[in-house]
Amino acid sequence: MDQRNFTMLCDFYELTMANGYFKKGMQNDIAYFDVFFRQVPDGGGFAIAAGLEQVVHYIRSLRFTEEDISYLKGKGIFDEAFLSYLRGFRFTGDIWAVPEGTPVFPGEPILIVRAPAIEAQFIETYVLLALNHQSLIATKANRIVRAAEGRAIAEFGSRRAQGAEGAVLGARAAFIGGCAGTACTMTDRDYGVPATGTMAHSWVQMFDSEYEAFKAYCELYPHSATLLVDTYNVLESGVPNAIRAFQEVLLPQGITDCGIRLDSGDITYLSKKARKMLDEAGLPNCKIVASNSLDEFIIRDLILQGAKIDLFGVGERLITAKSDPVFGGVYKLAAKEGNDGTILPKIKISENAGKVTTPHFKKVYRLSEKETGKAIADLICVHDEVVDETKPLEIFDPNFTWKRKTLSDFMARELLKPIFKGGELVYDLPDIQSIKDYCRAEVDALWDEVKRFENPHTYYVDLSQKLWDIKQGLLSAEKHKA
Ligand SMILES: Nc1ncnc2c1ncn2[C@@H]1O[C@H](COP(=O)(O)OP(=O)(O)OP(=O)(O)O)[C@@H](O)[C@H]1O
Ligand SMILES: O=P(O)(O)OC[C@H]1O[C@H](OP(=O)(O)OP(=O)(O)O)[C@H](O)[C@@H]1O
Ligand SMILES: O=C(O)c1cccnc1
Repeated sequence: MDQRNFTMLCDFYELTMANGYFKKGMQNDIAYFDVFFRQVPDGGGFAIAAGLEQVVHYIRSLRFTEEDISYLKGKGIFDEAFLSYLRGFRFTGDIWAVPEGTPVFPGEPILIVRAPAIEAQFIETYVLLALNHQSLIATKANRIVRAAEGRAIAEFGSRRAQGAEGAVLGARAAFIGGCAGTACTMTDRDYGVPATGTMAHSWVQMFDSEYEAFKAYCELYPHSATLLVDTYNVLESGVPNAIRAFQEVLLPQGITDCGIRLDSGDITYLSKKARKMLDEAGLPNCKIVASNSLDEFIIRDLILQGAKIDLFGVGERLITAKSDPVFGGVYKLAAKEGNDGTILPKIKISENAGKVTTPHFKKVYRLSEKETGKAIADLICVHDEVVDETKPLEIFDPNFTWKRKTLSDFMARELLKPIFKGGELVYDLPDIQSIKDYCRAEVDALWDEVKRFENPHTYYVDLSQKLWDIKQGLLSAEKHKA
């Protein structure tokens, strides 16, 4: 388990507010915060939630060291009693979250915190950064994987990632989103994502000839030799030398599984020619790998062109989510508890209708068709509401309330799982392969219309009547106050 302490990775305002709540005697007031996002990157129809495991590690290792406290003291603005309080600071609250790998939609809570005000507010930055980063990469990876229509994607991006965490955890997220493996060795060692790879041009250049480089590699790694064939000339020398090395070293040992990698030029043209040469040389099992600034659009295009590629290596555009590199998850107060324990819903009004929050302590149901298992809509309810699958359920569009639909023969599943209860971890973190398998099954349960890249169908995220009424009530109360 990752034991690193990221307590000081907070925004300074979390400390000034904490000090303020402490001085005002509000530190034990119970607050509810929601994490949700407003837009799917790349105009996609859904996102993939990831990063919860890192949130769990963060929460469990939250503590201020003496060095942290003397640093804060040096700022000259924090109360002595507050600094002493920080010495014993731990997370004592509750957290619910959607499991990693869940397809999620704008506007719905993907993580909920209920905790004393200082604790609940303090964790904002790290919780958001962990979920935003990995959800961004898992979502991008899932697009690339879907574009490849069953062909494997290897994540190759560490060298162009934004920092070490960007590389290591980005590769973890890419696996959740559907990549088959990663070039990042640390992600294999620490998170169990299988490390895989081919070779660099420098290996070929280090030998007196391309053939010698290939032969040496086949001798060293007869069961996993993928030779990079574009250092000099793909069709004139790279592929012929690879064929010779395979025939001389591998075939006599009865090994037919091998590969070549194309890393430049017209991938369609070169892969078709190379495929023909390999087949004619008795190497039908030789896989062709392609790399070079690939993304979901180029991969889709290559497949449409009939490129003969078995596996794509994808680096910079995946690990940086280059086409739309922000996952805008936010952390908003949704309620607080009165002294008698009653939950007081809170709303944030904005000129921008999209920025008005949905108040209260909530739960989210995913509603699916009984017959097909396909997801129909998500329903956000007040925490004490229970959806009864045995009775017809009317759902409606929260913006255009006359658009209504009655569901029968549906299944309702709660998306948010308890993660922490009274500061204790109550969730068994799944292994990475289970998360990936779950993600795949959940994406399969979405209609193709939601999954297309261009103008995807907007999946319904509805409010229960009770929650809608509470939201409208608060909206009009705020209007009257103003
Ligand atoms: N048939 C194809 N259809 C669409 N895009 C392709 C095709 N073949 C290659 N590409 C993409 O075109 C882009 C440019 O590739 P190309 O190898 O011509 O240039 P390059 O990246 O400058 O080459 P090098 O890596 O040798 O410097 C890459 O993103 C590559 O993946
Ligand atoms: O293009 P990406 O999707 O990031 O895939 C990874 C790239 O990393 C390597 O390139 P290298 O660092 O050797 O530089 P190169 O671009 O000159 O090949 C590899 O040969 C790929 O081209
Ligand atoms: O293994 C490879 O082929 C590889 C790894 C990282 C980046 N580019 C290629």
